[in-house]
Amino acid sequence: MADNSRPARPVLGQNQYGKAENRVVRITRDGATHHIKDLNVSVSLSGDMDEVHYSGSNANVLPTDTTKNTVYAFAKEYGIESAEQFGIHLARHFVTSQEPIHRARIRVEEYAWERIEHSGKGAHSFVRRGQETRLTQITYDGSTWEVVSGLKDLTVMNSTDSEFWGYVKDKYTTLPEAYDRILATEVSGRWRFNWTDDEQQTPDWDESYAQIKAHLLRAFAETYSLSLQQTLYAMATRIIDHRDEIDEVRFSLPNKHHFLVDLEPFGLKNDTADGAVYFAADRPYGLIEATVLRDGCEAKIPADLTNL
Ligand SMILES: O=c1[nH]c(=O)c2[nH]c(=O)[nH]c2[nH]1
Repeated sequence: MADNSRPARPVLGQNQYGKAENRVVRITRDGATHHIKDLNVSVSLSGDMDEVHYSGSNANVLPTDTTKNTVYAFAKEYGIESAEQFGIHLARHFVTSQEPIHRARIRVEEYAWERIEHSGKGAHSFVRRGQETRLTQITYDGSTWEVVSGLKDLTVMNSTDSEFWGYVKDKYTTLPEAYDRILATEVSGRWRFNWTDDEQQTPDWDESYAQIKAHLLRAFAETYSLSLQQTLYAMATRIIDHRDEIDEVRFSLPNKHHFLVDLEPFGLKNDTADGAVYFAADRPYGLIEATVLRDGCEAKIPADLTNL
């Protein structure tokens, strides 16, 4: 007869551990000309980690402190060629050097710096670029790689060539149809590479990033927009059409609403055609999100980009 006097031990589910947000700045000197790489690297490992949870045995646990040290040591020993290359190197190291570790996920944020032009000696002065943050996430389980890169906080605006009309109207609808409006958003995007650890086929990660950013910006600027949804699809499609290394793109686009201010009380006509004054609302905002896939490919980027 089963002994029901004590409940069965709860079972450990998905678990991972590592050191999050290792801020690493690597300077490379080329004579008086210095180069800078500024990253925020998060390491997350999983594998045979039941015992540390069940009994507290640390026999399989590579300390998170060691993972932090590895990030800094690799930055010095091997340098940082690109966020992706650095993440791949770290992921491979953790999975291949530690038997109990079966999977590594490395997330990298990269902050861009540009040179301060000046007439003095040396090239070692930088100003942080205020635009977007570059992102990558590398996952490796000993056989399969997944590289998803992207960006966040890239704010863009079209001051015309945007309309929104013909939508569903019910008793709660008050939005006036717009035939000439501002379209502004803060782009958060991710793109998944079809790279499979083939040395011959390894993309130039920095060039790929620069090209993808240029394509999405151009598509934003060149699309005459009837909705932010249509613009999103155009941006993602342009990446897939031009970049063979990408199979999947996901965007999360807040619609940064700009409302015409009512200036009638002051006897002023506030008309778009004439150059208008807007109230830039910060919230609430429409949130338009979608994945676009190369034909025949599977969606793997999570729906909620904050989970990536
Ligand atoms: O581009 C837009 N898409 C919408 O779905 C929407 N809804 C809304 O109120 N304004 C807009 N704009």
